[in-house]
Amino acid sequence: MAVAGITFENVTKRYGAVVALDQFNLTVAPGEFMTFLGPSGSGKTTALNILAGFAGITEGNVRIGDRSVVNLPPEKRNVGMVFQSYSLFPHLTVFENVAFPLRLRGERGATLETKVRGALEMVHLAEFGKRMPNELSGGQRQRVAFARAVVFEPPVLLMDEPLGALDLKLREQMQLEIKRYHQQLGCTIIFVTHDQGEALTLSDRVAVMRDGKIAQVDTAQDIYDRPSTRYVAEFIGRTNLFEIEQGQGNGWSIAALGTQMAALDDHGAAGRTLSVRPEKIRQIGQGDADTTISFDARVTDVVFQGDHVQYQAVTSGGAPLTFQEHRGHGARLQQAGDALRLGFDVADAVPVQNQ
Ligand SMILES: Nc1ncnc2c1ncn2[C@@H]1O[C@H](COP(=O)(O)OP(=O)(O)OP(=O)(O)O)[C@@H](O)[C@H]1O
Repeated sequence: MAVAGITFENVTKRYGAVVALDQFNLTVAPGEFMTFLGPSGSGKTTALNILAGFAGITEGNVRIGDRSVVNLPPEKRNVGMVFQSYSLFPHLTVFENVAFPLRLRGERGATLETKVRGALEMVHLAEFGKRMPNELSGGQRQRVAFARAVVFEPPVLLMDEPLGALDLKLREQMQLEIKRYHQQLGCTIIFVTHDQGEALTLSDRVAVMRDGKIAQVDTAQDIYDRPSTRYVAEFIGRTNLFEIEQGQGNGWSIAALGTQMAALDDHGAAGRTLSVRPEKIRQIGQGDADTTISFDARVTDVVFQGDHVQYQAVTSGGAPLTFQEHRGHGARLQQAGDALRLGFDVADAVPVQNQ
């Protein structure tokens, strides 16, 4: 199998007056696991449909490998697909469903049988070959769909919310299967999900989408730790956003915290906001000198979440904020009404553009 990369070049897709993709640009490296994450209507499915050949484009170009695919019918693109809407053939057995793409490609006999069995074993359905789709649970059907998508070892695999209908345990199991499959075969995967945890777990890179464009594309860790805009910071995980203003000299002030901070080393243009993740805010004790920014706050709500506790608080400047504490041995929970001195390291405050 020749692994192929994918390129979207200035792709615009209009449905009448609706612009589903707007000058969309993205390069996915051969063998990369790329996830599209974004709110409903941001264009994720449209981008996948265009790659699969189910939707045409209005402008631009799309390549798989070095070949433009804009005029290529779906069956000639050699991509595997697991779409929520792309269901099993109800009149074919599980075995024949999985065999289908191989038969299309002219395979038969012992080779076909071995490949189908291998794919069914991978999804733990080796014993289910003779069943009909309506004799399977939703999760089992989804696993058959996955086996069918990968049985011909496509160089590109497209998955649109493939695990959306599964319960948590099965979902996690399938995530591991998909990851293992990707490591074994090294195909290029584009994966669409609404589940941030899933995106951060599976992907090499995540493309955060907004209104038919990419707001940021980066490794999962950079998307979380270094969001470039307010939008991305708020979309991925929880965060606290503080407006910053140029203070006296080189300093900056954060009105919400009633505090000044020294120069923001590499960043710091006016009109920016700071993003501070809840787990980066902690209680400050006497002589906790390494923390540059500290402020007074009062706890308003306590949300117990097992291994950690999430607190809502309000600063003396009146700004709401969220912080999180891991529960150490015997650590006492804060109570609503407690007055605390909180703070964070400047290095954990990420300047984001105000958009
Ligand atoms: N066949 C169509 N005809 C008209 N408009 C469409 C069509 N398909 C998608 N759209 C519109 O294009 C935009 C992008 O839709 P798309 O399905 O790509 O979003 P999405 O990010 O996949 O959303 P979701 O997370 O809800 O699946 C939306 O405004 C949608 O209403």
